[in-house]
Amino acid sequence: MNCPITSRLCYTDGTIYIERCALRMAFSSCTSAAILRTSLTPPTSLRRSPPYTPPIFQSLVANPPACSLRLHNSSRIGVNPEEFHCKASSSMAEIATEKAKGKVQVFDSEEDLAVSLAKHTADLSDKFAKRRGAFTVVLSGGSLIKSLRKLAEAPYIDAVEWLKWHVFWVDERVVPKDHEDSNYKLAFDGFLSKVPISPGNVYAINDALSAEGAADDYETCLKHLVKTNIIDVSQATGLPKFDLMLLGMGPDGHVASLFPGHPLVQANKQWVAFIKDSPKPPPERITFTFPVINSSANIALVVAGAGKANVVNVALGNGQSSGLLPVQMVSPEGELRWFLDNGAASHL
Ligand SMILES: O=C(O)[C@H](O)[C@@H](O)[C@H](O)[C@H](O)COP(=O)(O)O
Repeated sequence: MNCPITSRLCYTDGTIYIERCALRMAFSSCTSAAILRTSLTPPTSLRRSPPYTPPIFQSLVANPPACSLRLHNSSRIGVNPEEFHCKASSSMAEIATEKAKGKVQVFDSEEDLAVSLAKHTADLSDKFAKRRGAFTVVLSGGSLIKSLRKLAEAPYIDAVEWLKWHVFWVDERVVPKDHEDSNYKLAFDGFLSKVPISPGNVYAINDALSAEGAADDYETCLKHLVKTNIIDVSQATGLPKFDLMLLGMGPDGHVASLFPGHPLVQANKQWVAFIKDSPKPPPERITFTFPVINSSANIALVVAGAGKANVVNVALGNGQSSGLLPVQMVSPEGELRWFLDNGAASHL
């Protein structure tokens, strides 16, 4: 029996049901298919985990800036005629760093950051949709989703080939999809519901499974999509090579659900791992491991707010920490680009 990984949608009374084949089974058979029901109508009583207060990195040392700042108007970026044209009204500073640290852009405000992030994402969507007929995008949770809001506005809402998009999560909390802590729900409410992406191309975790089961299931899903050429594969590592991975960063330097000092940071056997003791609530999550993250064609690290300035200075400036932070391990096969606002860059 043919068992496509893409979901089937049924619209009934304003509720969308997503039916997805259970991904742990062999793809040649659908007999044990589990039906996941995703109600897009939030329930009346929603639970939320207590806010996350990361450990303060007292060992972070603030040093004077080591980087040279070059100010120019952001409308100069993207001179490739194939790229979307979007005028940004304010200035943006580009920081020169070692090549391995990536391209660093600092914006006057989070608003300007969001404008530039939309343009960058739309440019890559255009490039990969033309080149591969698909654009694979990986989302994080947190404030990143809000920073994607400009994609749901003109010109991108009409210009982007949304039907080519395939959306994944670099990490997800193991909670029902309609739970306030769900990264799926966050992305759906704040972004995915506002753009015409095919719901069948949105790869949420199976929230009926345990953390271990959900990680295993998600990895099986990725393997199938690599096999069917939806997800590209890295020639260097043989691992999935996502077209764009959009990462946020916590104030302790974590990315995805890879936390400082946690053994999962070193995980290299599995593509998708589970964690049951996440220091940031909720404790149970699944996460891509670094080998997969770093096989990406493009990574955008999106960081806003002065609360993250110390860690940004560790990653990009002269700040120091007692150990290597997860954010310092982000090193994609392709391009790494930082999107910072003034607050996040204030110690550089
Ligand atoms: O599910 C999660 O918790 C996230 O994926 C996590 O890695 C997030 O991206 C960072 O904690 C940054 O979050 P903020 O931007 O909200 O600080």
